[in-house]
Amino acid sequence: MVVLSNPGLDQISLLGSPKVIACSPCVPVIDLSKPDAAASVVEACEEFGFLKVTDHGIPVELMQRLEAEAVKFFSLSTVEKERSGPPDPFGYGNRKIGANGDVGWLEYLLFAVASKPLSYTSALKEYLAAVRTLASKVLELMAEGLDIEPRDVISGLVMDENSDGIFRLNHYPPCPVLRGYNYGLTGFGEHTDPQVISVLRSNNSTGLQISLKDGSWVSVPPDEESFFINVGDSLQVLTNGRFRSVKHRVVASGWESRVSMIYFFGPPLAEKIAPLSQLMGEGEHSLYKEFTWDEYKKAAYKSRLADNRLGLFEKREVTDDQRL
Ligand SMILES: C=C1C[C@]23C[C@@]1(O)CC[C@H]2[C@@]12CC[C@H](O)[C@@](C)(C(=O)O1)[C@H]2[C@@H]3C(=O)O
Ligand SMILES: O=C(O)CCC(=O)C(=O)O
Ligand SMILES: [Fe+2]
Repeated sequence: MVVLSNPGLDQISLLGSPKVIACSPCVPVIDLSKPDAAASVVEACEEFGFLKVTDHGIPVELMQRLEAEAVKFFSLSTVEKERSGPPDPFGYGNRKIGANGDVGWLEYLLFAVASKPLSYTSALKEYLAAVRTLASKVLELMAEGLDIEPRDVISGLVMDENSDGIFRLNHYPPCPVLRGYNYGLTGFGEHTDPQVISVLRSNNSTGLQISLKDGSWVSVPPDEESFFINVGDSLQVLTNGRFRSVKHRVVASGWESRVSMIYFFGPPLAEKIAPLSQLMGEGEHSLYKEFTWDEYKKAAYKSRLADNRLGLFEKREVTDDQRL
């Protein structure tokens, strides 16, 4: 078993579990082979900012091969894992998330997806390529469901060779001290993802929770054969607030070892993030100030995990008394 270098739980918040609803029909499930998939994807992005996709065509054996490599990596000694370098911003990290004081009950490996992945294992190369194809398909379904052309208007932003993709392997170890208590330990604190979309796959352990529009938290039942898609802050802006960047977190139960792998799809650094003109109604104004992905990313990396990062870029409504 992996022992985290500083196993003290003092700084990691414990969460009482009773308020969380296990609500599997709450999470929209979209079968990508169904003719109504485009409309269902849009509905899910508007209501939840989150969806599970099935019938995606990626073999479960590929996911399991990569998962086995992740498990092998995380079972190395701390000294060996630390050879992958500290996560500033890419490398191996343990308990500390980001550079601004956030902590969680996890260890992880984070890296920028290289356009020429020379040192990747075959499982990693195949997995990243397969998930890119899946993301492209989901983003094109969004455009179809929104009835906008060209169909690659969103996918094109993140499939460019200069796009800013990040891949992350997370391991939430069991926590024996917690067993028998009705508490969950914060694995990854609540946050939204800054990118366009994130494509997540985990082993069959619980822990992921999403926040609904009314502020309540629901547990997402694990499914190792499916993928989960998060709408990120950038997609909320591209749709001028029509899609919802989903607030999510991971609460570790203490019993299971959770392994997740997430591909975050960001645009090229110089790309302007602004509502798509095809989506703007007559007289409709952007809810956000103009910014590039580079500007947003820099601001995001200065923020704490739970901060409302998009708030900094929202246009403040000018009331009548404030007008000159
Ligand atoms: C606390 C932080 C960790 C994070 C950078 C940040 O300052 C705020 C956003 C965080 C997040 C969430 C989604 C991804 O896991 C991530 C890699 C990203 O792009 O933004 C993480 C950042 C991180 O862990 O470094
Ligand atoms: O590990 C998970 O299941 C989710 C982690 C997450 O939200 C993230 O890395 O941004
Ligand atoms: Fe996330």
